Amino acid sequence: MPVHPAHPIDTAWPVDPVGPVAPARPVGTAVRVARLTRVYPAGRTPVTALAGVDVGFDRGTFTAVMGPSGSGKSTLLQTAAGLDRPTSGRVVIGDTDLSGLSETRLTELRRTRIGFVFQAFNLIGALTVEENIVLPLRLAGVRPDRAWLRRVVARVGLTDRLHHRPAALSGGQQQRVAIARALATRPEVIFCDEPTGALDSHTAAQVLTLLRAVVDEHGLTVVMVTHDPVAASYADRVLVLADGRMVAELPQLGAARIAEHLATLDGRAVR
Ligand SMILES: Nc1ncnc2c1ncn2[C@@H]1O[C@H](COP(=O)(O)OP(=O)(O)OP(=O)(O)O)[C@@H](O)[C@H]1O
Repeated sequence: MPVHPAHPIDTAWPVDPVGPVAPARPVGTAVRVARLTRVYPAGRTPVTALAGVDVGFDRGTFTAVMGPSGSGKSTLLQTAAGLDRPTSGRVVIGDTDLSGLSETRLTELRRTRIGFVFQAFNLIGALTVEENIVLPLRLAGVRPDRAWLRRVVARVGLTDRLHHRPAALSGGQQQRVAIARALATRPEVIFCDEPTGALDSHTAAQVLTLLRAVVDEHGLTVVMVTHDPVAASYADRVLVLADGRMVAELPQLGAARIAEHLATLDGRAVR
């Protein structure tokens, strides 16, 4: 592994302007899944969590994935992100078909081309904020792009917190560290599983505004699983799953309209 400087996010250097760098939406598809099926062999009755999902996520877009509890949202995210292998069907990230990859190549791809943000932040308590942010780069043995990292840290508002440990930060700040970590490699797509599930509504709004800005200003692609219609209203479109199938695709709507649509879903309660 190459030797990296001790402080790849050298804030003694002038911070680059944080303004838009990708004003035009990038073209192409960041992720495509085709006939995606995942069956869990649970005892005598296998559970079909995904039953042939076809969907694409264009570059520079923000998609929310919603649906009743148990409808397959997390399974879709896990398989699309290469954390879990589908039973059948394909996942293509950029132009890489994941089904042909060995476990080692898949791990490499996850570290360099995919960002993850989870409800529980998943930061490493023994590492500083800066060390957490650059961890994916270190694991992948990739040289940090200092200018990009400085911009990311400034964008998430953590420049003066780099040497703190996560325990010294608020929940919202910890989630912003997780977002910075997800952005560190300039991934092709950022998958978020309930990123605001552990936050109060004010802090959640800040995190969602940040995710929106990541898409609008940097042309990145975000796919977010959420139960919250308010969170989903920050997205460009809302995909709705039920029983492992895609049952609706809604354009950008206000939270109330999203909640109305979900309530009409076969009378199912959406948690
Ligand atoms: N490891 C597993 N083994 C067996 N069944 C599983 C496993 N993981 C998920 N399932 C089942 O697959 C189905 C889809 O689960 P999944 O977690 O994807 O749903 P979800 O929409 O994310 O649910 P929630 O909103 O409650 O988080 C559910 O019936 C669930 O019980």
